[in-house]
Amino acid sequence: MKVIETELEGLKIIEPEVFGDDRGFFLETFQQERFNSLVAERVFVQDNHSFSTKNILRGIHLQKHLPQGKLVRVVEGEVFDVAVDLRPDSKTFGQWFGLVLSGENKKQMWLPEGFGHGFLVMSETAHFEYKCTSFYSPDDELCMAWNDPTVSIDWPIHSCPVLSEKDQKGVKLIDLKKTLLDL
Ligand SMILES: Cc1cn([C@H]2C[C@H](O)[C@@H](COP(=O)(O)OP(=O)(O)O[C@H]3O[C@H](C)C(=O)[C@H](O)[C@H]3O)O2)c(=O)[nH]c1=O
Repeated sequence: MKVIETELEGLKIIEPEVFGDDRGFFLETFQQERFNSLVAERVFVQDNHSFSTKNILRGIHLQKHLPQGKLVRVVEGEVFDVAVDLRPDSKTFGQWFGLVLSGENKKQMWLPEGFGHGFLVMSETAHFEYKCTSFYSPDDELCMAWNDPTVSIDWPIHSCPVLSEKDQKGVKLIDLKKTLLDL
């Protein structure tokens, strides 16, 4: 397993070892001891799986009081996955990092607690799976606007994405910061 640091402290890219043979391939998608020693000391309590079609954009989401660390991957298809540093005291607050995750490249991303997360589906369909370090808490969830000009995420998009009602009402970074700081 290869672990690559990013310019956002704590956010890491993971390239698992893939064992190919004439039947196909095998890889360990998660191994607690290796994760603890090479990525971060965490215990995961919930696994999620979402299925989406092309041009669907989910996010940018985070939970405020029960922040979720996330280990994300694409089982089938291709997405542009985005992490936004929403840790109020971080020197890179408001900065984003994006990466193509696909069933093909088998890459994973580790987002520590305090990051906003979202993705845009680039393939016809995508099966997205991720592990979370705390439970889903809908009343605690915040949604940042996917297209906030002060964050200016460079989505590989050529038309308006398909958004949930919730995501259509995503808030601007400046307002999200006030909420995060209880201002
Ligand atoms: C997230 C979640 C959702 N749900 C239910 C609630 C709704 O009835 C339905 C769809 O929920 P939502 O529209 O919030 O799903 P996404 O838009 O994919 O939300 C996710 O999008 C971005 C990419 C994330 O990183 C978050 O984990 C998560 O917010 O699943 C649950 O029962 N448990 C859960 O953990």
